[in-house]
Amino acid sequence: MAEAVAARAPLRFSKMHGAGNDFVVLDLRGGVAPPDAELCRRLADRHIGVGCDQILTVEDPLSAGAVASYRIWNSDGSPSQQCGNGARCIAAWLVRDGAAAAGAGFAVDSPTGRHAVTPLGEGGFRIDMGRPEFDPARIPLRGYPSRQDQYVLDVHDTVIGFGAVSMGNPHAVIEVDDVDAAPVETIGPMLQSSQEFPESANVGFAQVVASDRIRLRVYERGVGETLACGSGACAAAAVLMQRGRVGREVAVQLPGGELRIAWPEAEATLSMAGPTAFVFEGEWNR
Ligand SMILES: N[C@@H](CCC[C@H](N)C(=O)O)C(=O)O
Repeated sequence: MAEAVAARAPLRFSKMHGAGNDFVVLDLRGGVAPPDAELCRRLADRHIGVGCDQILTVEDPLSAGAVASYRIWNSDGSPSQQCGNGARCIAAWLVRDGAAAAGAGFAVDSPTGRHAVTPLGEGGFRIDMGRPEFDPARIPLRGYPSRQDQYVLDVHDTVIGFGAVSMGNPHAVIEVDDVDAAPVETIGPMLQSSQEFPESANVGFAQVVASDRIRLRVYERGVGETLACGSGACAAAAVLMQRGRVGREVAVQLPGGELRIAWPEAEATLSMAGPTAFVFEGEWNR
């Protein structure tokens, strides 16, 4: 009986967004069990739940000196290893909570590793997103023994050219002339379901506007098109920087806002800076 009552206790959450990519944030520090896939789907449902692209869980640190760790679940209940906009929102949540100081740098752990965080003021944060991984086996992308700037796949008689990189999670990046006219809703799911991406992929459509500016739309794994994808912005910038199509610092304009990506050189780590916002606090009657 006590268990049934506890199972129905309202779930407290913070609703946040980063450049329009929206999140339900749950505090699971102290060893609280994470939501299962079904609970994630119900929470993320925009009609009968709270509504979000991803559920983020704040958990105890995984490495010495980190303030906390976080995990990520997509709205379809699948787990991910990275979320750039989510990392900034977790940082903002930890500062508001008092676990991290607003005026100093700190570190958080993700499933991918440890990330240095720099508060920028007014809700902005810079996150060290690590080194982009281009080795196909580690993306993972099947059928290619070595890395290429451009891969070409024939998926159901549609020929698709794309770059590929892991930011902890898998990304394909397709360069387009006009991002507004990009076939996001057709090519996105097509590439995601191709057997070459055994863990699926986030599919970005990137338009180079200038050597320091990209426009980007992303069809995310486990969600569909979102207003912004932070790791997708990092992936697009990394692929286009590697090709020499843009310089080493770029603004990435997404439908929901702008992120700034810097990757000084191939051996360095890549950083992403952008906004965060608290939307509301709630209790969900599950
Ligand atoms: N929106 C995120 C990425 C979330 C995870 C992604 N859908 C995946 O499955 O890898 C971001 O800001 O990076």
